Amino acid sequence: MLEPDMSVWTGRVDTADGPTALRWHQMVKPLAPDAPPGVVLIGFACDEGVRRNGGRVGAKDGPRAIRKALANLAWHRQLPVYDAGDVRCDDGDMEGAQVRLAEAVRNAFVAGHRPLVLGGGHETAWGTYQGLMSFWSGANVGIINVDAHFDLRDDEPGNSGTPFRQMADWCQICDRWFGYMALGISVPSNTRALFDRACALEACWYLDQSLVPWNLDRVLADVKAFADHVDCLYLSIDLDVLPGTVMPAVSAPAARGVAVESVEAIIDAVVDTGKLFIADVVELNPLYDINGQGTRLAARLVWHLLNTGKPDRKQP
Ligand SMILES: N=CN[C@@H](CCC(=O)O)C(=O)O
Ligand SMILES: [Mn+2]
Ligand SMILES: [Mn+2]
Repeated sequence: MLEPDMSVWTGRVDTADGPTALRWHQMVKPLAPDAPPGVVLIGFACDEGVRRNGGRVGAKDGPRAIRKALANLAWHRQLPVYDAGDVRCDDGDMEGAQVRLAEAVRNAFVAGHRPLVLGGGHETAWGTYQGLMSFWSGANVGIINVDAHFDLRDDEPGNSGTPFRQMADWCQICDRWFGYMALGISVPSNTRALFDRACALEACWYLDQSLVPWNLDRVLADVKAFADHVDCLYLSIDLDVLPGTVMPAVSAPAARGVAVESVEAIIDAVVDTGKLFIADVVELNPLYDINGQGTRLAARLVWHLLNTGKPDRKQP
């Protein structure tokens, strides 16, 4: 079992406001055997995928930075959140680290929890997926990748640009359906070869420029239709889908990107299906952050993922 470093979970204590004035650092517990069902945070502290992909390294510090930014956020959940600690990749053995991540994911499922993985570069996803498929082996899985990039590269060995091609290869070997929807694709950031591969794999996708608020209804209807065909959804959020102005803390910041409100609406639609079994949030690189804003936004999206459905209150 991994060992969480609970010293990151610190923050403000609002004693005067009573027992409901809680923040995450007061509620997140280390994962323990026999803990009641909840969400398990698993970090993947790995730079190797981005390094192999020729990107800007630093994503190994993403999991800790996201936890620190989550720590002071207000707690509004009913069900628990646990910290399982980080899978580390300090020796360049990325494939070994991905197997260890898969084991941590599987263990979380076996114990009755829902894993939420914090990357790491997008090579995180290949570990997440192996863990998911080792537990839900009979399930028809739909993959929704919110990303500026297809990450269907053919490179060997794998890197942060190959995880969904690795999943597609695995599905082909196992004679399984590869259900892949990519949301936020930037045409200038993906070569014709990648579009052709996505076509050949019968993937569906929406471009960054299509994910504008006034066009979202038809996109979200398509997300729902995709979900109708599957038993279980895996949501992978690559933070470089956001505009680089609000998310500079990634290896490849987006010149255009998809607005935060559209990403939140996608998250809401995915959660609403009731079929979301696992998610990962990847590519945060605190080295390139500006005033901590990208890290705060990453934490806010994680928070949103675990706090959907909070209504407004109209005046009476
Ligand atoms: N995680 C994936 N990253 C992109 C990187 C693109 C870039 O560095 O410009 C990819 O491989 O396509
Ligand atoms: Mn990606
Ligand atoms: Mn990307």
